[in-house]
Amino acid sequence: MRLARDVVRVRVPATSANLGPGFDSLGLALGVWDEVSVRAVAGPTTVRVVGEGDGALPDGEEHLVVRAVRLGLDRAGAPQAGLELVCHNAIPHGRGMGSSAAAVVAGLVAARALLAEPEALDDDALLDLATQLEGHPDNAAPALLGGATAAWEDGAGPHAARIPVSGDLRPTVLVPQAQLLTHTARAVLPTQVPHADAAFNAARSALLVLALGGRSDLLMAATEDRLHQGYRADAMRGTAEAVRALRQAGWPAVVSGAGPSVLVLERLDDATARTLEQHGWRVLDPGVATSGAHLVG
Ligand SMILES: Nc1ncnc2c1ncn2[C@@H]1O[C@H](COP(=O)(O)OP(=O)(O)OP(=O)(O)O)[C@@H](O)[C@H]1O
Ligand SMILES: N[C@@H](CCO)C(=O)O
Repeated sequence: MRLARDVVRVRVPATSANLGPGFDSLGLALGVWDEVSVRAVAGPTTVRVVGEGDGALPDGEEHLVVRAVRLGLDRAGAPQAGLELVCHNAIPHGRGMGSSAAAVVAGLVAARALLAEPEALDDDALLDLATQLEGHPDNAAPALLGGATAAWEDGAGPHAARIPVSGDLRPTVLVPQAQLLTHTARAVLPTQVPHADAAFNAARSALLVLALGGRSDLLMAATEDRLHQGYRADAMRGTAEAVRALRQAGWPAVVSGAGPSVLVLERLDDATARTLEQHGWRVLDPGVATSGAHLVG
């Protein structure tokens, strides 16, 4: 396998995982985009970051996008090269908006586009490699496919399917100042949960598929969760309190991914949004990204 192109440019969307009950399975692509250009060069690897992560990320082989490109090239049996990366990042890091999955998926899609035979890395292979780096497929699936997705794993690896989403769905994301890394938020989860709680979430996940497709009357019931949010509340007190207050006021609010952002599966009214901004939240109205990662230029 040889490289056929010197330079490729990829756009990849933010994602919100779990959506309440669908822990490690459900995800939604959001209209906030990172853009990464990758050039194969003879010299050493360099990385320039503009926007989120500027000055805080590795600038060489340890950078997550570089690691993902290398994983993709290795899987395809292609030669490695020096890489010159320019990353224009808009997705906030460590906030539950899928920044790490976006970096991984951008690198894998770039690797595929560099290949003389891109079919060597189909979407299943990309999801498999992304899940190796991420540990779970629920952000990578919507970052790759766009829209809402259900992801699951079996002996053959991870899989994902699109969930139909009503054109009326207008998510709001509330982003706090503080970061919380996913591995910290996963460390507080129990290894076992009560059977009744698993049954509770199974019913809500099924309802959520209906609600996303247009049954907005089901959104409140469909976004209840007993598998992760309660266990994580002490690690993100402000988030837990915002979710509680919004739900009490009738908004279908959940923790976005591993937090600490809040996802509301409706557009907040201006007065509520202003109040939240006064309390330090950045209020985003990103829309649903109906397409996933793609090449530009
Ligand atoms: N665009 C990027 N380029 C390089 N590294 C990144 C990028 N985005 C995220 N990372 C790495 O991933 C870390 C954040 O990943 P983490 O999984 O903790 O949060 P998240 O992906 O933003 O949230 P979540 O998985 O809950 O949606 C950053 O601290 C950084 O090390
Ligand atoms: N399902 C994951 C999403 C964050 O990457 C979690 O909640 O830990």
